[in-house]
Amino acid sequence: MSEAISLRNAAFGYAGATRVEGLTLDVPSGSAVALIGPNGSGKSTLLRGILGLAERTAGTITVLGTTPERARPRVGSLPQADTRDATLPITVRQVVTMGLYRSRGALRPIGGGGRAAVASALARVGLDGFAGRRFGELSGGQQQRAILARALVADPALLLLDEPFNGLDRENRDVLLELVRELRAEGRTVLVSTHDLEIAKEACTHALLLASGHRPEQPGHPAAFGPLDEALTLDHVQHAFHDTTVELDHHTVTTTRETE
Ligand SMILES: Nc1ncnc2c1ncn2[C@@H]1O[C@H](COP(=O)(O)OP(=O)(O)OP(=O)(O)O)[C@@H](O)[C@H]1O
Repeated sequence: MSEAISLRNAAFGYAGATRVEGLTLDVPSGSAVALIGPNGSGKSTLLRGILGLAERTAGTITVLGTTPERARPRVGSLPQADTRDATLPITVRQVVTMGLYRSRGALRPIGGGGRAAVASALARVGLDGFAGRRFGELSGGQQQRAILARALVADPALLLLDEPFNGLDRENRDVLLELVRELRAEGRTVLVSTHDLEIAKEACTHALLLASGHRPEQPGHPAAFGPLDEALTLDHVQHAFHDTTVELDHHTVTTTRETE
């Protein structure tokens, strides 16, 4: 299979209301795609649509050769940090083990193989020795890495990372950047939403730019998709961030409308 994800005029949204539309593209297997666009352009909604968690309101989608629902056990995801509940009294080991439930079912015992997979996922993100710690006691960057271990533990063919670099210090950012490169080198496909063009340039092969609708109630739509050099041009970035001032200062997109 040469495409990890195929979209044909696909649109996604909630309760029948489309939030991102007009998506016709093939994400090559083994590519790392930077998903870039202003707040509200539908980056998270698209990632949720690929997981089968947002509603498909038009078109078709194929993920790893099948439907999003059937593909889900082979897809690892890292949701946006603000959607997580860090107050739950659970250990880091329990958080990472949850990543195995999707492929094995919550009621089946995890077994020695599962325990080894949890240990190796934690080692991979630099959290060996943290398995017994309470998740809520970790720093933000360490929590991010634990959630990434949860996304990696079931050996996914496709990884969907929603703003994984937000709020990370330099060290955590470099660990994550290197990991994205490694995951791609292993032949996995990675989609990563980010506001940081430096990250896109350092770790990604392709870019998908989303523009928001001209009015807030209008859905977002693609402004460009392709190999990084072709898609991530100043023109395309300005189109995606259309009614805002765009600066490409130190490779970071800054717009007047951005609040984060
Ligand atoms: N669960 C939901 N139910 C209804 N509408 C939603 C839901 N989640 C997001 N939306 C709406 O969908 C639109 C797109 O939001 P989305 O979170 O996908 O954008 P985004 O590009 O990821 O933005 P950000 O950069 O702020 O994360 C917004 O108008 C948002 O209000």
